[in-house]
Amino acid sequence: MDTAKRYLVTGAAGFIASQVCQQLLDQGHQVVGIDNLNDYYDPRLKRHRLEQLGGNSFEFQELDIENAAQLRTLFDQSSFDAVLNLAARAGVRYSIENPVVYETTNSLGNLNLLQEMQRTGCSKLVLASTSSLYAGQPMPFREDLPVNTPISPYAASKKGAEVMSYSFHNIHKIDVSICRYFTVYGPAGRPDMSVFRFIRWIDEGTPIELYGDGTQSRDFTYVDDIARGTILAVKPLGYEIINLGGGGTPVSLNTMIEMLEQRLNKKAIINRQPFHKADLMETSADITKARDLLGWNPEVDLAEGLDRSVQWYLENQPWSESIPLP
Ligand SMILES: Cc1cn([C@H]2C[C@H](O)[C@@H](COP(=O)(O)OP(=O)(O)O[C@H]3O[C@H](C)C(=O)[C@H](O)[C@H]3O)O2)c(=O)[nH]c1=O
Repeated sequence: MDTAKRYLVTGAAGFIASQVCQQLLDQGHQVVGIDNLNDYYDPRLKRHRLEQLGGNSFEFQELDIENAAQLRTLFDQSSFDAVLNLAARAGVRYSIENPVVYETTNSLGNLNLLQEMQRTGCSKLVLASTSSLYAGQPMPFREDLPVNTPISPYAASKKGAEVMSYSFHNIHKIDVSICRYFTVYGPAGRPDMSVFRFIRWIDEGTPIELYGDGTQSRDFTYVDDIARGTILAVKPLGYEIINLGGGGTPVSLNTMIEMLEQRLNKKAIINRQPFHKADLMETSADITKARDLLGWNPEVDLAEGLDRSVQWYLENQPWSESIPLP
């Protein structure tokens, strides 16, 4: 084990960040986790994730990265070896209905953290970003593609956070790793995302709301792999943008639905909806840079990852079927 460090993980009750906390704790580190526990989706799911993170090395505080005064107090109380900023408004389609909270959480919240890091001399930031930025670019997506035309307020707000982080790197020498995630899924996943919802709908016999004809595809990435890559990105790198994605052949929604049907031993009913204009038709990650800089490769393929996701859903019934779908 490396020497034990003290890390700040934001959005700690979230799907990815809670797994990042778990892996840091497993490695023997101290973790301060913060989250505003907002009700975009059922806070019981957030508390369920937090309950898995016991032990003396984990401290949770209900704090909002949008609140600069709260952050100031936190940074005055503790010093951190690195900040992993995974607190986010992350729903692609909801960002059209409420773009302001995307800007205030994703861009301004990240700026608040950068300012506290600069003030207190914390020099390492890992920022969670998104493959949604690659809309319209040729596949497989490489980090050096121009991503100046984000098609959703969500993607635009993450681009804002990326470039402000660059400014702080340039002026204040903060070392920044930007991880661009590709559609992440797994146990206790986000109930606004396709995998969680499709498991639920197939199991219940409720029609799946399918945007488009299901031929759109994703480079689905399992949550444990994403968390491992995020932690590897804590190393000093200067300023680097790194894709964390499946890196294999993207899988269509139709295929993903068939795989879930097999696991649940039930047939899906499809309720077709128009393709959403903030959606990408395909995503595929070039992960050469993650391999070269981090020694990272995804380890859990979609078959195994969906097994585990379905198993979590079934093991947590009847509670898991009572979680409202936003
Ligand atoms: C929730 C839902 C989705 N879909 C379709 C829409 C997309 O074409 C596809 C995947 O949607 P999902 O929300 O699972 O994932 P992405 O749109 O790729 O976005 C996700 O991955 C990126 C990288 C992030 O950064 C976002 O935070 C994250 O939400 O399924 C449906 O057809 N029905 C549904 O109910």
